[in-house]
Amino acid sequence: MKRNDYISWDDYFMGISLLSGMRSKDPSTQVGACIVDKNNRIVSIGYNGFINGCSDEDFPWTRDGEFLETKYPYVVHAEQNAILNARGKSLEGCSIYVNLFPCHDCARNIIQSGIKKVYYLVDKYADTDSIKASKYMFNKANVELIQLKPSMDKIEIEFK
Ligand SMILES: Nc1ccn([C@H]2C[C@H](O)[C@@H](COP(=O)(O)O)O2)c(=O)n1
Ligand SMILES: [Zn+2]
Repeated sequence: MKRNDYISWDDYFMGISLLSGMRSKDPSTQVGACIVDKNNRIVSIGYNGFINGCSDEDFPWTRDGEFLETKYPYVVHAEQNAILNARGKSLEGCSIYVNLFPCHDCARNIIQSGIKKVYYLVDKYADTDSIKASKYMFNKANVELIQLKPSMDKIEIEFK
């Protein structure tokens, strides 16, 4: 008889996003993204981090202060890394699972890539203009937004 306590596709893909986000070195917000096609095949994964081929030590993780001395001009967002890690594969009709609601810049890239559904967990910057612009664009572009309510609080993984 088959097991009944297997995880759903949604929890699986969001779990993979969260696991991917655990690779992030950002001390305040770790974001992971997982892009999935219509056949539930994972097309690409990403997390927020600094640009490839450079030492992380050359960039700051600071949030406050002079813009150029903060992380903001340098960090590549999880969604953008996931899109770029697909290396030009078609993302038409795909879904993206991301633990944090996409900012306006990621929203533009998500829409342009052909992704049609965004599954997210938290929307902690909902009051910002970036997120308002993001929702406006998603709405105009008919991209479906789905706040996932996972069927469990945590998934435990044991290495043994
Ligand atoms: N949709 C998003 C939004 C933000 N990020 C990244 C960019 C930063 O590394 C971090 C946000 O930092 P905070 O301002 O909360 O200290 O999350 C992303 O990857 N995707
Ligand atoms: Zn973003």
